[in-house]
Amino acid sequence: MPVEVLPAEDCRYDLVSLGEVMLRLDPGEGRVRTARSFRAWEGGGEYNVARGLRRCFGMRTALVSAFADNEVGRLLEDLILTGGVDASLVKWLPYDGIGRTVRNGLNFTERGFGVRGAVGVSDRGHTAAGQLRPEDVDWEHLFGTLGVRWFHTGGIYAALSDTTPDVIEAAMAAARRHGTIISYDLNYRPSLWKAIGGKARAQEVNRRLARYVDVMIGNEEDFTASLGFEVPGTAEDLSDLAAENFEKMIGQVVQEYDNFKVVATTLRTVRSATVNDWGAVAWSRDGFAHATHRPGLEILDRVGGGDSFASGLIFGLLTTGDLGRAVEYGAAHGALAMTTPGDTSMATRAEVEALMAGAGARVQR
Ligand SMILES: O=C(O)C(=O)C[C@H](O)[C@H](O)CO
Repeated sequence: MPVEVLPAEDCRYDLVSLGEVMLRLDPGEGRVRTARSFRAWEGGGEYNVARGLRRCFGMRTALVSAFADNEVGRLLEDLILTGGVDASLVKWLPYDGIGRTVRNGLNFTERGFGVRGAVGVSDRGHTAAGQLRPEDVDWEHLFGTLGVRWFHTGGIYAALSDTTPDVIEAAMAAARRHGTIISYDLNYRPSLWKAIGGKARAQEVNRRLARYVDVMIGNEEDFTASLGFEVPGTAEDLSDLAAENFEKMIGQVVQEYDNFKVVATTLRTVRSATVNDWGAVAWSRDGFAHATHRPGLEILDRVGGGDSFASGLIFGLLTTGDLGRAVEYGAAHGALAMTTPGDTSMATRAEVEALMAGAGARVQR
C-alpha cells in the first residue's frame, strides 16, 4: 500500500483541489487569430484533476479558488457545477466594474493539427485566484471538521502570483496535520514563472512546498526546472531510455525528499500535434510500475492529458492501493481524455477499465 488514506466515512470529500480555473475559449478546428466564434469550456491544471475524479470516477470532490463576482465568474461556476465539483469553497471577490484590480482568467487555446502545434494564450493577470490569501480559507474547518482524504495542487497555482505559494503552504500544513494525503503536479510553466522571478524563484518555491508532498507528479523537465535535479542524457523520445532516465533520477529525488511516497510521470513523445507516443511510470518504495506503452496514440485535444493521468492515478491509489493498477488507470484515463475536446475528460470509468483490459475502438451498439 504506497499511501494510507483516511476512511471515506470520516470525510466529506475524497479530494479537494486548490488552483485557478480559467474560461477556455476554443476556436474548434480553426485558429485563434482568425476565429469568429469560440466554444467555452472551463479548465485549470489543478481543477481538472477534481473534475476527472468526479465525472469519470464518481468521487466526491471540491475546488478551493477565487473568482471575481461578475458574469464570467458565474459562467465558470456554472461549468464547474455541471462537472459535479463542489464550488461552495470558492471565494467571491467583488468586481470593480472594469477588471482593473480583479478579474477572471481567460485561456485562448487552439488544438493544432499534424505539423501545426497546439497554441495557448492565457490572459490571467490580476485574477481573483492569484489574490487569494492564506487566511481567506478556514483550513482547520476544511481538513479538521469536514475531512478530506486527498488534497491536490500544483506548480501552476504556485506560479500565479507572489502570494499563492503561501496559500498552498497553509493548505498543505493543515492537510498534513489531519492525515490528508497531499499530491502536487510540478507542471513547470516558464511563461508564468518569468513574471515573478524565473527559474530561481520556481526552485525556491517548489523546493519549499515539496517538503509537504506525499505523491509528486512531474516529468524530467519538471524535476530539473522546478526542483533543480540534473538528469544525465535526457532523452527526446519515449523509449526505454526515457523511462531509464526517470528511474536514475528517482534515486536522487527520494534521497533529498524522503517524504515522497509515490513519484509518477507520463512518458510522452510528441510525434505531431495529433499523435503522441504515450506511457507512464511510477515509483514507490516497493519499486517501479510501468503503464502499457501506447505508440502512435491519436489525439484530438492534448490539453489536460496530464491532469487526467493524475486523476486516474489518484483514483487507483485511493481505491486499489496498488501502484501498477494506479499507473494504468492514469495512463488509460489520460489517453481517453485527449480524444475529446476541452481541458477536462469526457471518459467513463467503464471506458477507462475497458482500455486497461486491452479493448479496441470498434463501434459499440
Ligand atoms: O491551468 C492552466 O494553466 C491551463 O493552461 C489550463 C489547462 O487546463 C491546464 O494547464 C492543463 O494542464
